Formats: sequence, C-alpha cells, structure tokens
Amino acid sequence: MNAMLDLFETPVVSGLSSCSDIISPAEEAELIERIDADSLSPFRFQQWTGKRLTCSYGWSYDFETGRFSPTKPIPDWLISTQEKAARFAGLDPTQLVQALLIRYDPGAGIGWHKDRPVFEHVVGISLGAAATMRFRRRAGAKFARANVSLQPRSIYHLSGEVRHSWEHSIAEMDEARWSITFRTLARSTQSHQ
Ligand SMILES: O=C(O)CCC(=O)C(=O)O
Ligand SMILES: [Fe+2]
Repeated sequence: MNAMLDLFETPVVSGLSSCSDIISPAEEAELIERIDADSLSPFRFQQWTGKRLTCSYGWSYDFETGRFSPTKPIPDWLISTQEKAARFAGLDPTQLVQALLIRYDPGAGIGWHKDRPVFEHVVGISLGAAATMRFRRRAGAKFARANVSLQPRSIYHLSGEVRHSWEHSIAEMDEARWSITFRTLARSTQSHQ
C-alpha cells in the first residue's frame, strides 16, 4: 500500500505520492557505489557548511551566489533510474533535466525548505537507511504537519500543493542515507533559457 494514502486512499497532502521497491536491492547497491565514487562536495550556504554531500547534473543551483546554470550532463549510469522516475511521475524522461545526488552521513539531515522555484516537479529515490520526510505548512499561529516514511528503494513525487505550499525536511539520521532527486524546470525558467 502506498504509505501516503490514508484508509480512504486520499493523499495526506495533495500533490504527494510515493511507491515502494522502485529499484531492486542489487540496483540500490550499485547506485550507492556510483554515488560514493562520484565527486561529492559539502553543501554550502553562506558561513554554513552542511554535513550532507552533494553533486548536481544537468543544472546546478549555487545557494551561495544564487546562480543557476547548466552543468555536466546526467551520466549514463543514471539513465535507467531517470526513466523509472519519469514513468512513476507521469513525465517524459527528457523533462527530468536535473539530477541531484546526496549522501547523508550519520548526523546529517536537511532543514526546513521549499525547493528553488526555478524547478517544478521533484522526484526522489531513497537508498540506504530509512528516513522520515516531514512536511509543514503554516495554519494560523500553528503549523499543519504531515510525515512520510522514505523506505530504501522507494520513490516519491512532489508537485502542486505539497511542492509549492508546504515545506519539507529530513531529521538527522544515525545511519547513512543516499538520495537521487530528479527535477523538471519551471515553465518560467524554461522561457528564460
Ligand atoms: O534526500 C531527499 O530525499 C530530499 C532532498 C531535498 O529535499 C532537496 O534536496 O531539496
Ligand atoms: Fe527539497
């Protein structure tokens, strides 16, 4: 059963969907090996260096300068995963123009944020330790909240309301987790390229 559907099969948050076992354990092991062999660098923002390590393909967004620019093409070893991500999200693989690799070593997580507006659809695949993706949206003086379990080898898709009106974060984990996130460009970004 889809972890994000309640008993009545309505998404907990509109625009959020997920599916388990999108890749096999053997594919997971190979992808982890590939990510670890890649040139990952610590995420940086102003004075702050994150504990997570990242590498962008297709397009990169530099959080320090705000610069958004084309970068090295998505490598061949990511193509079958890109195709699966596109099929799951009902998109064409060519639309998933950005791939972001992340390794979260023990103690690493990602704080509350919305993905940059230069992107539209966000499709993520989880590898390694299970994690909880938390969602929140301001509701008066409080936050409405939702949680989604990200099991290894599962995929999620953020679009519409959950993408634009909710923030998400992942709490620090005790074990290593890897993720591959594919994104489409927002329509406004496409017309400016
Ligand atoms: O690791 C993940 O699955 C989520 C990463 C994320 O939210 C981001 O890079 O914007
Ligand atoms: Fe995000």
